[in-house]
Amino acid sequence: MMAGTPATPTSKLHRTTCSTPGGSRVREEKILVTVRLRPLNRREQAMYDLIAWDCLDENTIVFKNPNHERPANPYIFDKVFGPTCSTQKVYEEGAKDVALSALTGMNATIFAYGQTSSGKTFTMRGITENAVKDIFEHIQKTPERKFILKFSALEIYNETVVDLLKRKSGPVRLLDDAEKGTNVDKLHEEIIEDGQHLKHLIGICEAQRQVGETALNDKSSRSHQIIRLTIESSLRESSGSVKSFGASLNLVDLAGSERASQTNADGTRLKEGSHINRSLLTLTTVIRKLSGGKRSGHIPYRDSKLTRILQSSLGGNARTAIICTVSPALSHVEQTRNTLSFATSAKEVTNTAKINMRIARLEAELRSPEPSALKSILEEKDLKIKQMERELEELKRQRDLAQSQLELERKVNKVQKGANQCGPSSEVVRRLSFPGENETVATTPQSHTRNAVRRQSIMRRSVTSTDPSMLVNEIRKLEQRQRQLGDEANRALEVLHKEVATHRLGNQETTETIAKLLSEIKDIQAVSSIPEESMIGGETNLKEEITRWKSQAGNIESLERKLENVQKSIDQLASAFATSEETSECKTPSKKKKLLPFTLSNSTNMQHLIRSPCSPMTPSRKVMDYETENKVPENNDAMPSDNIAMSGRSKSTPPKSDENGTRKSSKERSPAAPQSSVNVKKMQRMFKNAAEENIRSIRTYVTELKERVLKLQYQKNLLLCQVISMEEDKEAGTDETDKIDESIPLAWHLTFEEDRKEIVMLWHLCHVSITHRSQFYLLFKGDPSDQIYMEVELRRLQWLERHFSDLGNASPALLGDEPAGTVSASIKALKQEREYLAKRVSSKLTADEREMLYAKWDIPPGGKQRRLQLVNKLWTDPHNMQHVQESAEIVAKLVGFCESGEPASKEMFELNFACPSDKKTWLGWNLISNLLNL
Ligand SMILES: Nc1ncnc2c1ncn2[C@@H]1O[C@H](COP(=O)(O)OP(=O)(O)OP(=O)(O)O)[C@@H](O)[C@H]1O
Repeated sequence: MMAGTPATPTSKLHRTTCSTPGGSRVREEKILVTVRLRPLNRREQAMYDLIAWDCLDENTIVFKNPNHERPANPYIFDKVFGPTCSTQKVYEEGAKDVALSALTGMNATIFAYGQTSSGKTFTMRGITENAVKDIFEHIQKTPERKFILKFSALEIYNETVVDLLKRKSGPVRLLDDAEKGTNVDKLHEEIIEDGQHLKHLIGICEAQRQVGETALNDKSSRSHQIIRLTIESSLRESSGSVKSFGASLNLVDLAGSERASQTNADGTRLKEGSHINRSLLTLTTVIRKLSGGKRSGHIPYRDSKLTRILQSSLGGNARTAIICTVSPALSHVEQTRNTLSFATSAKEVTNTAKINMRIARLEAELRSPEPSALKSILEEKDLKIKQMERELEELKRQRDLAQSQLELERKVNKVQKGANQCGPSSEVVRRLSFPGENETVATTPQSHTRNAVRRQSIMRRSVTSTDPSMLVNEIRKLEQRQRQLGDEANRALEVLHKEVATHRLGNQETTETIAKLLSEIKDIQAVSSIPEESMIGGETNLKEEITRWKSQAGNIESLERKLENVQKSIDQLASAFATSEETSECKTPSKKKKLLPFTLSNSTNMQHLIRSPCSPMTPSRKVMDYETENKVPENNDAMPSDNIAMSGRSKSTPPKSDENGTRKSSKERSPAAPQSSVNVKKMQRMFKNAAEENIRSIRTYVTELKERVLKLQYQKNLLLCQVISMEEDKEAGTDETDKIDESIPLAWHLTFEEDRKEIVMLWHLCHVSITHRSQFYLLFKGDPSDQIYMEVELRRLQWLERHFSDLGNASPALLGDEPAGTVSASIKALKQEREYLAKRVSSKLTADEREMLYAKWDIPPGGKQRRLQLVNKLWTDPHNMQHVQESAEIVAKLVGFCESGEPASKEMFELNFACPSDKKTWLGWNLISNLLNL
């Protein structure tokens, strides 16, 4: 048994921390090695596996010898984390110090090593999340330094290195550099704008990474993943000792070592497994040799791509922390021992990390100025000056913009003040705001102002419509809509009333619910009918209109409340029905019929209800189903309608006379019974289905009514704000009002452009369907009536972005096995959509059009999959509005929006104000995709 040697942080080697002549500081230290023991997983628990390991203290783990013959030797590490330990603690004590050295110019690497399913990915996700948070906090707290963060990521899959940000560009090569070691050729690097951007990139890598199911792990990582953050920082002001650092932080999630016998691997998985094991074996050999302390001997870094890339982190210029993850299960004891043995070797490896001071090179060059070096320094300075000039320009532009926005806000505030006094009730505001809407989403002052301006854009819209007669017209239109809604509701409620009234009495509870429902329906009929004469005023007197309208305000709110009550009663009825059905299962068929809440007698009414103009059911097919389902078969002698009557009314209805008028007892009729009882059962099933379906359709209908009432409510309130601010302005009649009128059309136009840009950016960040983007983009071009659609789209997207970032923030443990699943699902869906659109390139574009587009979009002739290449380039640059416009036009052609010649309806972009987070899973923009059969 290999026993570990004590290696607490204090005993850790800090042999020298000295300054080199060039000014770089050197830190020689051993690799920080920790062990994390996870809890038994579901699989292990199901197999009644035993816990084979004990964490004796914060540094010691020991095998629990089941035979208790003799105590096993303990393994001692820098830290040992038990099964209940949080990832936060693992980060604080096992990675933070090393990770943050990248901020001070020292390369750092954190990696997780362990057998498959031991928790490497689980741990590295949390480590990355925490490190990112701390890095941004540090940057914020260090304003005297300027930081540039770059992100790149790769995976090594079956010994092939792939760029995770540019998977499409194929395998990347490794280049050897005498000074810097192994470099990954042309690895795509993105400059990080902020924490959200970084999370977004990490999400992309997760979605792109090779993952597969094995017998030990449903989501086993089949590749080694390296996320690299390059951090450059320099002092903002020149001082005596100008320092410029540059270092990388590597976050490495290795694939897990595995045994084919345990993972039941074959085919692809077996091949992956053997590559994984081979590269891990090289890693183990490198570590073992390094731990021997003889650096002079041959270290086989070059035997695998993993060790080539990580060379500087293994005994080189980097601070390194290794978190070894292990399973506690007895069935994995051998694998756990291997991991602990690897960990024991690793803690003996010494690294020599240096602070990478960029300026040191410059200073050296200045001390011995060669003409060429001097020239390059001057060029660099020139570039810097130009860049600063550009920044200055940009700052000036931003200042001007902020000033004009401030001016605008000042003017708009006045309008808003009036609107706030008599504006939407707090109840309405509550309903219309998404949760967390008031939280600051964007943190820059500019975006903050932009958001504020956007929130006021609805108000502004009111000020642009200065013609009172137009406003009165708008009020009338809405009232008309409200009246229609009331009429529709009344018609349907009448049907519903009849439906419920014809019900044959069931148990006590059902009877009571039905009576309550009937009275509720009556109640609604009273409030929802708005007398026509009160709707149409003669003169266009705004004040009168408002007073009249305000007096009606209660109507719609109470309609909504009452609809809610009806819905509750229906639900109650449905559950009572279900219970009575269950309890009657064992009773005679005749009793069963009695409990049905709706009878067949009303099938015509049901059709009426289903066909009502705002019913959510699709018209013809559903009605047909009802017709056939509910009809008594005509030519079936074995199942006369009497049988139904008999089964349904045996207690309450006297037996029917025969042809001669004589009454027959059930006994007399018994010869037909055996055959008919089968049919009776069948009929009862049909009744049951029909009744259930009826309840469902009524419930759906009521839900829809509620939604429509809500929308109407919203529109009414918008208009009310408009009218009120209009009136106020008129009363004030000051010069200021005139000034507002002059400036607003321009502001509205600007707001639209701003909103549109933000929507385009959010589409990009949230991986929204490009068909949806194209249709929306082409449909909403800045007409004032587009404002409400823009507002809704923005809200949805802002919610979605927050939702995605919340997923990113949430602890994976809270989310189960699939953190950030939705982000990856969106990326995957988008990928599939692009593939689908690529298939349409040949049929929807002529050969000439295709060639023209290939030339324009830089698709090389003779290249592979040119159609897909083209589609993959669409909607990829949210900053370039020309690119956006052209992308939308191409997608429109591929999907065929423009074929019918009719412009698409704006209504298809539903104005749904329901909060997306209320729904369990929000299906995003399914509506559009469905329409296009995507
Ligand atoms: N410390 C822990 N606490 C709770 N659950 C954990 C812990 N560690 C891992 N798990 C769970 O165990 C499962 C396997 O973890 P994970 O995928 O991280 O293993 P892995 O070592 O990366 O596997 P592979 O090498 O096959 O990719 C996951 O469902 C994960 O949520």
